Amino acid sequence: MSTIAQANFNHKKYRAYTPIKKIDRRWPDKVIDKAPQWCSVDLRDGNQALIEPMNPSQKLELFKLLVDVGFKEIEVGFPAASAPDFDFVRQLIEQDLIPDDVTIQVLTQAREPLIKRSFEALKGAKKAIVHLYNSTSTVQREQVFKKSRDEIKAIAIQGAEWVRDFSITQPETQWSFQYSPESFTNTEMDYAVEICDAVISIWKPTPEHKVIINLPATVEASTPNVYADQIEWIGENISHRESITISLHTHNDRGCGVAAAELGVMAGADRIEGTLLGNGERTGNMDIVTMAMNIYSQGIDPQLNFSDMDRVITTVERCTQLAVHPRHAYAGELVFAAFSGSHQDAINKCMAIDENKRAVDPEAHWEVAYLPIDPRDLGRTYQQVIRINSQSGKGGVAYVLEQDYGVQMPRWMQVDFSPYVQEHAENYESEVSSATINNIFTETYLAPDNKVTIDNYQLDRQANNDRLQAIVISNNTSVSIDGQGKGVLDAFVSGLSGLIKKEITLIDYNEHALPNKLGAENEQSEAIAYVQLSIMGVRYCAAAKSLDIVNASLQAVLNAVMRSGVNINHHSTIKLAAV
Ligand SMILES: CC(=O)SCCNC(=O)CCNC(=O)[C@H](O)C(C)(C)COP(=O)(O)OP(=O)(O)OC[C@H]1O[C@@H](n2cnc3c(N)ncnc32)[C@H](O)[C@@H]1OP(=O)(O)O
Ligand SMILES: CC(C)C(=O)C(=O)O
Repeated sequence: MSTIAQANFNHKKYRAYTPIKKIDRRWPDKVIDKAPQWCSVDLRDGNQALIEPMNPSQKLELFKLLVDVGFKEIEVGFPAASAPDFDFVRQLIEQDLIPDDVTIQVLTQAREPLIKRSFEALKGAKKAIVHLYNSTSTVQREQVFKKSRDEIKAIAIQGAEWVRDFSITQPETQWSFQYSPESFTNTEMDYAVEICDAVISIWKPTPEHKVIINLPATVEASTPNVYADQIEWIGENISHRESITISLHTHNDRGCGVAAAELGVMAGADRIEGTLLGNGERTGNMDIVTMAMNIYSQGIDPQLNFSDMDRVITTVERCTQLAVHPRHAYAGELVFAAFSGSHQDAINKCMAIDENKRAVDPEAHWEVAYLPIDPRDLGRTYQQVIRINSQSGKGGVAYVLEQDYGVQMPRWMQVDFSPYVQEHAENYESEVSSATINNIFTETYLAPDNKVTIDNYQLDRQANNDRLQAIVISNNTSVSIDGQGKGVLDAFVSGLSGLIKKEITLIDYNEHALPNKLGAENEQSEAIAYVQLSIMGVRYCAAAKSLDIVNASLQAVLNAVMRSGVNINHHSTIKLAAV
């Protein structure tokens, strides 16, 4: 039993939505195999939900974005409602800002002065969709309009007649008509069909010149499967289906606006209305970015191009003054970021395979764990994918160092290094930037305390036995090291071992060239060497960089010895002159 007071939180106030009884549903077996006809309602439904509706320059900026991403139908406003909306439609037409393949749409109530004003706004448009609506739900009929079913139907019929009649007076425009039984999902289905049929009988569509019947989930009231049943049922029962474009307009009150639209398309809808990133009344309209990208991720052309997602985000944010959530599907700053170690590890491994596959076949199928699509498709970089905090593991840390600094730590060193980054993340309770990771790497392996440096060395190569004589500088003192072994490192390790009188074994060794610094293509590149030594049974890793690979290797060995805490001067048998 909850200890929170129950005063207003009482579910008994609500009743369950009654689904339609449909036992012959076919939509669950369908898949979406092509993009629907898209219509953006950002400039109308999105705009009418803003604290501060868009000003003309914001509307124009958003209109241009909508055109650029590929919308062919754009609801540009409710011109009879306000001067800014009216003026914006006029501006688009008078300044010839509407591309020939784009049709603008305006919304109007079924009231003669508003319809008249809407046609005035559209004067001179090459083509336009006039979108007529009236509310049809029981609540609206009974409580808002206080009218019977027949009286509400009469409003729609009258509205349709006015739209038809005004259109005849402006024959220079190629007209299309759209009707929405607003609050459709709270309307009895037989009545929704009855009222749509009445409007259709006035507009007399043909297969060549269709009418759009838009079926809004004005307020989302049920699970998406129920909406899909309703759409399939309407498709089966509406008159002149072949002359009708069935359009959906879902909202997100239950958080399923996209899902409802998707199932609705499976149920036979042809067209989708929505907004970029889901702005709109209350919890918003369905998000066209998400639905289009869902389609894209199935290998289907969504007919909208979101490759410059950052432009979409910044434009929408600027125009709506609403921030995009960092976890917004496909668009948010964090949606391709992986902080957790096992995710990073899997992404790293899959991306390496993907890179090889793609070198052979640029259209190879994307199969990367945790990344439903390639972030680069939306203009995101791999750097934004792997981010480090206390949840991260060795793979992620290694990935960041490699991407940003060209450091390709061998696996044994990744294992050794990861706890240092982890400790930092835990101490600072924050994300660790790649610069900080590089600093930790440098301090830990490249520049240990009491740094001892190679001054010079001389190598005498014999068949199976090298002799190495090196001078190292420690605490301003030169120390001589002399050793023999199979190869340079073996000889150096044996010399050092003799000097400090401790058993040293070389466990692991790796080296590679580092990439040149940006803009320094002609310079000789540095090498980096990584070593793991066992000193009296305890393992120490270290690394070193140098233009000379032998120097880098010897220095890496010295750094590892220094990390063990040995003071080389104390063991020096031959102290040369102080330098
Ligand atoms: C779900 C949706 O998003 S629908 C679109 C909603 N968008 C908007 O409303 C934004 C723009 N609207 C407006 O600015 C205003 O509503 C205007 C300018 C269009 C009209 O304003 P007003 O005339 O002052 O009245 P208001 O909006 O309050 O209208 C309500 C009246 O219109 C009637 N009405 C409402 N919708 C419709 C409709 N679709 N068709 C016919 N009559 C309607 C109501 O019954 C009410 O009538 P009453 O005055 O006799 O009671
Ligand atoms: C006018 C209609 C389509 C609408 O905006 C809604 O029902 O949400």
